[in-house]
Amino acid sequence: MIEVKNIKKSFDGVEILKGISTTFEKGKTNLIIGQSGSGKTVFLKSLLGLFTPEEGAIIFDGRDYNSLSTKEKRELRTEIGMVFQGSALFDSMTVSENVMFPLRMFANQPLSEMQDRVDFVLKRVDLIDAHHKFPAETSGGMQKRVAIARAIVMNPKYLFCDEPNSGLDPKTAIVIDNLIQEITDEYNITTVVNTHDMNSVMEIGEKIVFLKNGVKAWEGTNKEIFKTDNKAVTDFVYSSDLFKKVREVYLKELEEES
Ligand SMILES: Nc1ncnc2c1ncn2[C@@H]1O[C@H](COP(=O)(O)OP(=O)(O)OP(=O)(O)O)[C@@H](O)[C@H]1O
Repeated sequence: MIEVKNIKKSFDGVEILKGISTTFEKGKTNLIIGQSGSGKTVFLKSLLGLFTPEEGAIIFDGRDYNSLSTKEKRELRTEIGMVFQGSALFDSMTVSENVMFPLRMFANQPLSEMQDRVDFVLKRVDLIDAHHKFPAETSGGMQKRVAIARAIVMNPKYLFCDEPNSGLDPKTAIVIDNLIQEITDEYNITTVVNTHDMNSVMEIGEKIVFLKNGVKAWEGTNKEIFKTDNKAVTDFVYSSDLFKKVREVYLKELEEES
């Protein structure tokens, strides 16, 4: 579980995160949504320790990040898997080598053990047959799966994904969403995903935090987001006619069930 308590972050005197508090539970897919510029990336980078908030606390299963020693912070970082926007694979390395990279950096294991672990995670994301390929020889969806395999190879407690669906067609986006949710559930990971994808919100949003102008404007589940009257949320999520329609159908079904 990650507890976020009143974090504030400014750049050049401009407050970007204006005191955000929330909780991300273990085994759940937590989504951060909000308009462009609302502070999602700054928030995710603050969770990752890439930005240092001026105020507030981020507590990883009882460990307050600010109170940790440098060694403890380093250890905590090895418990975090990250799927970067655009996958961020090393072009000169094969799929297998990309996935093994964190193990080589941090794991201190014999090569055979590392190779077994790489094969295990590549099988899990259904890419074992592509182990010898270079990123340029794979599709965008495969590259995301490699990035997910690399993010989980160290058996992380926490998984952060920045726009994992960007650049993917809708069908592949669903495959990636489902993979993230299955992995989160199977390995009991605390997962936080930054997304623009309303389909993800509705399909895998076990908890959704909606940011507006650096403030948490709403939080709830994907079921609750259909029912909320919060204007900031409805203006953002149901800005398209398609999603308005989806919402109407869902609410009608609920009414008929009750
Ligand atoms: N390193 C930085 N230095 C100064 N300002 C920054 C920095 N990073 C982000 N900002 C500012 O913080 C604000 C929020 O940016 P952020 O990237 O978090 O938005 P976002 O919600 O992730 O947007 P998008 O959906 O477009 O990625 C923006 O006004 C941005 O210019």
